Amino acid sequence: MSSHDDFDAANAGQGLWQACAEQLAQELPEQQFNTWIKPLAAQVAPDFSRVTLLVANRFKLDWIRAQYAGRITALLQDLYGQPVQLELALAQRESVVRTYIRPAAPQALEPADAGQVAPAGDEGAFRTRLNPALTFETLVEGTANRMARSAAMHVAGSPGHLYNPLFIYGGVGLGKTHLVHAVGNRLLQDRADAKVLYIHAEQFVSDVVKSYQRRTFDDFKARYHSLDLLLIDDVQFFANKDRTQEEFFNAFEALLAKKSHIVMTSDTYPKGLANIHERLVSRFDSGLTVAIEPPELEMRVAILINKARSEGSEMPEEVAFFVAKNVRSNVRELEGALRKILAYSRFNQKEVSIQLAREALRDLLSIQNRQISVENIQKTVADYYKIKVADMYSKKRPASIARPRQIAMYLAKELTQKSLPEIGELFGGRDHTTVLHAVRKIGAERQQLTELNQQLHVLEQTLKG
Ligand SMILES: Nc1ncnc2c1ncn2[C@@H]1O[C@H](COP(=O)(O)OP(=O)(O)OP(=O)(O)O)[C@@H](O)[C@H]1O
Repeated sequence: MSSHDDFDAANAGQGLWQACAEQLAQELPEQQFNTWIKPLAAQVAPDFSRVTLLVANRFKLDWIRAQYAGRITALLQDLYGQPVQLELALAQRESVVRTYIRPAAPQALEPADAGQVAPAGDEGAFRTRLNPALTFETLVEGTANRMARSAAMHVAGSPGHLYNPLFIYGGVGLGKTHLVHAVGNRLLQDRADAKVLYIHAEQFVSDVVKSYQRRTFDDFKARYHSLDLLLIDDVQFFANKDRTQEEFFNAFEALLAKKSHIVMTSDTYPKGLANIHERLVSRFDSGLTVAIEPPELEMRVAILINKARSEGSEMPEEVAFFVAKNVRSNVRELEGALRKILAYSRFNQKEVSIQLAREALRDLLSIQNRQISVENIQKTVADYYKIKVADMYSKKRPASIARPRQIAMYLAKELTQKSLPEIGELFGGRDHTTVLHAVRKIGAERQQLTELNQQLHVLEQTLKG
């Protein structure tokens, strides 16, 4: 098979996983899909006999194995028409920890049955559940995470004092988990005897369920209440889990009373959390709440260069810029793109260049090329309302022109990644407040006016193709 065939096979393999993920997106609640399935990267054997899913950490791996592996295997087999072996591996230590899924893996276990994270005989290594690779040294700093990072460093340097609890929130794959591990690792570096625990909120839920079933609440309390530093990830998962919330509340109060530190992460700020008791929400917000934003261009470039270096490869700056300009959503996707480029370079024994990156990422780039541009929106809206495209940039203000222009601005905000000032610029250098006004006005009217709503639907469908 030529290298080209290999890559066609690789693309087809990615297609198989993509089809499977799309099906899961239909079946699962959005939050579950986004949390567990969307971040997974897949490696598919050329003959499709085996699919390896790379998972960010040990806990997620166990959870995916318990909850979703059965369904994923069944879907892959349905899609491919022959048995497919599913394998889960840790993304960062892929060669060390692998776990094979039997084709008939059970589905949807209760959290209590999800399995212990720590394998027997490895308690020492798992007691803190910290990943030693996730440190401040490997976390690139930028405007997007500067505040969160410096607050976290402060906590690691003198826990129990300022910023307790520290509440870090932000979207998927922006480095929240990395940051909390960094706090734990730094504290342990300074004080090897500190009692530190990193735990994902789902695992905490599972611990509560277990101790409830086994009536071992005293052990549970002794374990959690004795910590010096509790790092708890994704607390939005406490939603609707009353018993867990109560236990967390108790642990929280006990830890704060003895000046232990608590660092939490979530996908939203405390008041944005749904179905979590008010008394917990107000406590979450009682220390310091900081956001992590999506990384800006220069930060994405720095992350790519650093990650490539840590993999033993050099990524020229121009290539890093090319990739960073095209992969904007989050760091996890950036890492995925980097992995593809490095694999492609190794496989073809070619230096990393823009041309090579373009080839390695062609699927991703072709999706982006299909993305809707503001120019396209202006043309489509102008055609629809029978005005001239030039009126989109003109200063003319009659309602017959101003309204389609506002509609085009609204669609530009809805359907592209452009910021308000960028959109204003593309509409004849208008101010961002003009765009904001249009976006709000059309958005609100859309709720009230059926006819407008229908027109917008037609326009959206036409644009999406
Ligand atoms: N600033 C950064 N510098 C270096 N690596 C980063 C940075 N931010 C994120 N990463 C890396 O990106 C990946 C995703 O980050 P992480 O898992 O911490 O995201 P998260 O915000 O916890 O996402 P989720 O909500 O999906 O759990 C990790 O491999 C992490 O090491």
